[in-house]
Amino acid sequence: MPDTIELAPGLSPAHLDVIPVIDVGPLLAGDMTPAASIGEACREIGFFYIKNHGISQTLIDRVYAEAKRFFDLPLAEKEKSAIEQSACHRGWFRIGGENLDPAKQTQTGDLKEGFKIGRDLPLDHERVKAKLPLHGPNMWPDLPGWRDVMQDYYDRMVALGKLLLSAFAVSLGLKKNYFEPWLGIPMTTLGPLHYPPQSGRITEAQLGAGAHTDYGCLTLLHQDSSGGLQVKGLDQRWIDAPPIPGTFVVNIGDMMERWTNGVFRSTPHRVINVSGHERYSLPFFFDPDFYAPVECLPTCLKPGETPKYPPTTAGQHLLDMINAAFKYHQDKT
Ligand SMILES: O=C(O)CCC(=O)C(=O)O
Ligand SMILES: [Fe+2]
Repeated sequence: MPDTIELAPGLSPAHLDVIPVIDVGPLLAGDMTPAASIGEACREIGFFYIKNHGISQTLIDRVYAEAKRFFDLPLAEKEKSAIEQSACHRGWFRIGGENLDPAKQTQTGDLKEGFKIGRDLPLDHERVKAKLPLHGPNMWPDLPGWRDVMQDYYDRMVALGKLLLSAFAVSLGLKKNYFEPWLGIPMTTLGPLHYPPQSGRITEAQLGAGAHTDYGCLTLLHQDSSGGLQVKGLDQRWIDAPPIPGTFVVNIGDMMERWTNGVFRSTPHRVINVSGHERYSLPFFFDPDFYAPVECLPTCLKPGETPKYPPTTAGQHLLDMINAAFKYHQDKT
């Protein structure tokens, strides 16, 4: 029987001591100084906030408005963009469609719905013609202006993700552009989410987002003012990662933990929406090219040590992870 969630008690209020806010303004100007504090956060808690990131609040507000416009549509209208119809994991997934903690959430998936927007490749692109998994066109709902706003945000977030990856490289003692050869056609995904409010007795058998680690390299998350994101601290206690105006929450995913041989930490987190109202968030998942080899980086192996994980590729790693969380995808493959 899953434990009832302890909401406030047990949560450490001292989140800012462990989840730092890092000013990335210098990075945008080509100064890599913030790489040191970024690297430190990635090695310790695996989470940090970034400020002065260059993405305008006006654009972020528009993305929320468009996400809400979609989620507010009648079910029959949302079904037209259902993810089950996509050959490449794009479009709308209903409440329960993703299960980020199948071990605890045995009866139902996460209490959230979402929409996956990836790299929009035409049907005549060579990778799409070759039926490479996770490559293809987006599902765009029939809402005027929706696509333009989402695409604009998507493109800017790709650039910001690349910048953070260059800071990761520097902090790992690699050349600033080390990851660039593996960013040819990066598998980046914007996935707006909508969480209905949850009340009553809340257990780990269903949360807004069950406890999980992210699959990929790094996640850049914008959350609205509802709160509800929690991160597992080094002492195994859940701590709040509250929304801080003007920031994104950034975290390391499993692929980066694997690539760095465990030097960077992919940290468990979860979402419980007890705000009493709808919660919206905008995770942006940054993953490299499908063919990127994910094997211990040259600077992440101490003398005498052997790599902790066998080599894989970014594409294979993501497919394994998506299959674990999306039942429709398991049925398909
Ligand atoms: O909605 C959030 O705040 C976090 C979502 C999340 O962790 C995820 O989708 O991986
Ligand atoms: Fe996550």
